[in-house]
Amino acid sequence: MADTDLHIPIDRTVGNPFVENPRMTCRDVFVHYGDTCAINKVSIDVGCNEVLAMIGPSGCGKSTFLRCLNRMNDTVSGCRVTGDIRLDGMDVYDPGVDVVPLRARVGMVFQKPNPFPKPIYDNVAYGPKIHGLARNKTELDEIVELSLKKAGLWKEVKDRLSEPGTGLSGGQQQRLCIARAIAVSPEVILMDEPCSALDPIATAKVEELIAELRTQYSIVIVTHAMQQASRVSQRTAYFHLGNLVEVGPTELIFTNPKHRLTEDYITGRFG
Ligand SMILES: Nc1ncnc2c1ncn2[C@@H]1O[C@H](COP(=O)(O)OP(=O)(O)OP(=O)(O)O)[C@@H](O)[C@H]1O
Repeated sequence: MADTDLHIPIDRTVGNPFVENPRMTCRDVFVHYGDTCAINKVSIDVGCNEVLAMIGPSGCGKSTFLRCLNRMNDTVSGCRVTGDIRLDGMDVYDPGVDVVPLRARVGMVFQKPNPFPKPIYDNVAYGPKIHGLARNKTELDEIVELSLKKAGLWKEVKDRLSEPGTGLSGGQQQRLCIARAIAVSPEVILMDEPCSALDPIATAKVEELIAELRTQYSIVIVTHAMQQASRVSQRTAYFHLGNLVEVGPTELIFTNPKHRLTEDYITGRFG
């Protein structure tokens, strides 16, 4: 870490935050809660078929930034987002954009598994139904089966599809939530600490799943577990006090960070 620079300002991103052929582009994004600035002029791309990990100390703005990507912050009172965020070139914040299909294209998996208190089948079928993705019951059945297969859950639940999703184990519930996100054919899946409520075995399964899902989707994952970031992601972005301090290939961020703040965080000096 000899070339770590102590003098780089915190609000200038170290590393190249942009990629060729991005799925999403974010430019000069600010987020305020009332008068408080939670995200300070962040620019970054989300590539196709990549897992982008967002790390940083508690309160640095990771979740806030993640929620900008599918306008989940719209529902937070006092939250104001400015800047330019695009999905395949479409301005996500254009007043003409309907957030319901947007949130299907940019799906979200939360920290705590949150299946609907309904049968496993209905949990997965609900989205395709409301988005009109199946013309009949056979097509709906196919989507449900395929989504559960992609989420690595089919074998465990195929004989109990009519049982409540809430009756599954925590890890199974999280994979059910991933199946629910997949069922509406997303392009991007946002994951906000998806394993923090899971035991190590369930965590390993979800991490394996993330690696498989990358072949078809772009994934942005917020995690406090740095080993998880290094296991699952190709690029890592380090946030500090609302600033995107450093971004780069995951291996480099963890072995040769350029910014002192990144180095302090990954070596456990704070955070
Ligand atoms: N609904 C809200 N109203 C006001 N301030 C908020 C709200 N949500 C977040 N904040 C503030 O915005 C800043 C960023 O919070 P955020 O939850 O995005 O950080 P984080 O990096 O995801 O934290 P953690 O790792 O603890 O989840 C913090 O100062 C937080 O207090």
